[in-house]
Amino acid sequence: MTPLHLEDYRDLAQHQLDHKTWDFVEGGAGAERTLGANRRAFARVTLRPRVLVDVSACDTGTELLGARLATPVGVAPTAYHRLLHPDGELATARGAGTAGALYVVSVFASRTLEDIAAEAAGPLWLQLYWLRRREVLAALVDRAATAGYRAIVLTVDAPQLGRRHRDARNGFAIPAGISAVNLGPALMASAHRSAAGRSALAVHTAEAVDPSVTWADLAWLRERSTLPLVLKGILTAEDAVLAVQHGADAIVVSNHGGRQLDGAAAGLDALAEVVDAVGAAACPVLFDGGVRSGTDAFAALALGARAVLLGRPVLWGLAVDGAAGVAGVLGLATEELAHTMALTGRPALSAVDRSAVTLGTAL
Ligand SMILES: Cc1cc2nc3c(=O)[nH]c(=O)nc-3n(C[C@H](O)[C@H](O)[C@H](O)COP(=O)(O)O)c2cc1C
Ligand SMILES: O=C(O)C(=O)c1ccccc1
Repeated sequence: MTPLHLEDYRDLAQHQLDHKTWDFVEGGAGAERTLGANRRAFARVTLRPRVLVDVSACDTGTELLGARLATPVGVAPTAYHRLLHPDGELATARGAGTAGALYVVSVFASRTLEDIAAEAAGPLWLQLYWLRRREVLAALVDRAATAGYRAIVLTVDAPQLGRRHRDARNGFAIPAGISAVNLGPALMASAHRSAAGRSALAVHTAEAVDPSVTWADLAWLRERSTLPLVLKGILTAEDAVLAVQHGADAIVVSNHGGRQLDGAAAGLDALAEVVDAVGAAACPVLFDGGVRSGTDAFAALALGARAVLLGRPVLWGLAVDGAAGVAGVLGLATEELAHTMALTGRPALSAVDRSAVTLGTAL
């Protein structure tokens, strides 16, 4: 089957993966209300097409923190890509490069930062959780700069891991032979320890991540590195303002794919509030959560996002066909975006503004 839309990759991926890995990828926190809300929010967007505009060339190109991108659709940070494909993050980097897309590498990557950078043709950013062991955190920041990563993305919505019932029921743990190689083996033992009724990742995160971090600590990170600092997991105007005051160079509006606080707003519903609070020109706002088509990407861009990131769809592509699958997912979403730009009469991303959408009742 040739995938015609991203959900085709989902169906193909499900057949490739064992049910525990599938549940880990697909699942959300709690009753998965927020997970569902992320998708439902997109169903409430209707498009306002303009006609008789020259759309013979629709340009999806953009610039973000000084890097040129062929597409505003990028790769969200997700952990342990070797769960999906033996090449893991090396394949993801190749696929993102083919698409000309941004790739945000997770600190829980299962390949080294340096090996991933060696495969990358496009810009890489490194996502970090604030680790209890500051010397490990500091070393990661230094390694990222040396390896050519262009920004640090600090994920701020996970002082504890969300309560993921599927993983707890499955006693989910990371298989021996796959590990977060950038952290060092000492930090991995608990992630491999399967136990009935609980997620090894929840235990591992509690051990590894410092939940006491506050806005005041960001100064330390800023001093450690000259790389731009991006905060991922902001959902309110209040925190968006604090992010800018504390020197964030960009923000990712995200509820972590519904995997953290169940009951949090759909990302799309928080987007306009955050964009209005920061003034998008001064601080670019990225978006993730529930983007499953180029039309969804268009909606988020119209509401003020400068780029959108795909989490699960990239993992589906990776499971289905490695680098080619990742390139396929990003390419398909970008083609759909260009098509939506053509049929709405907006041939450049600068013309994709709030006049292009209405947020109303579900179609
Ligand atoms: C399997 C999986 C692992 C993830 N790992 C991380 C991670 O290591 N760091 C992080 O900041 N976000 C992580 N996320 C969240 C994503 O970056 C992103 O916010 C979310 O997946 C976007 O929603 P979507 O999957 O609906 O596109 C993960 C998500 C999934 C599905
Ligand atoms: O961030 C996540 O959503 C996630 O699934 C994860 C995976 C490994 C370690 C920490 C979090």
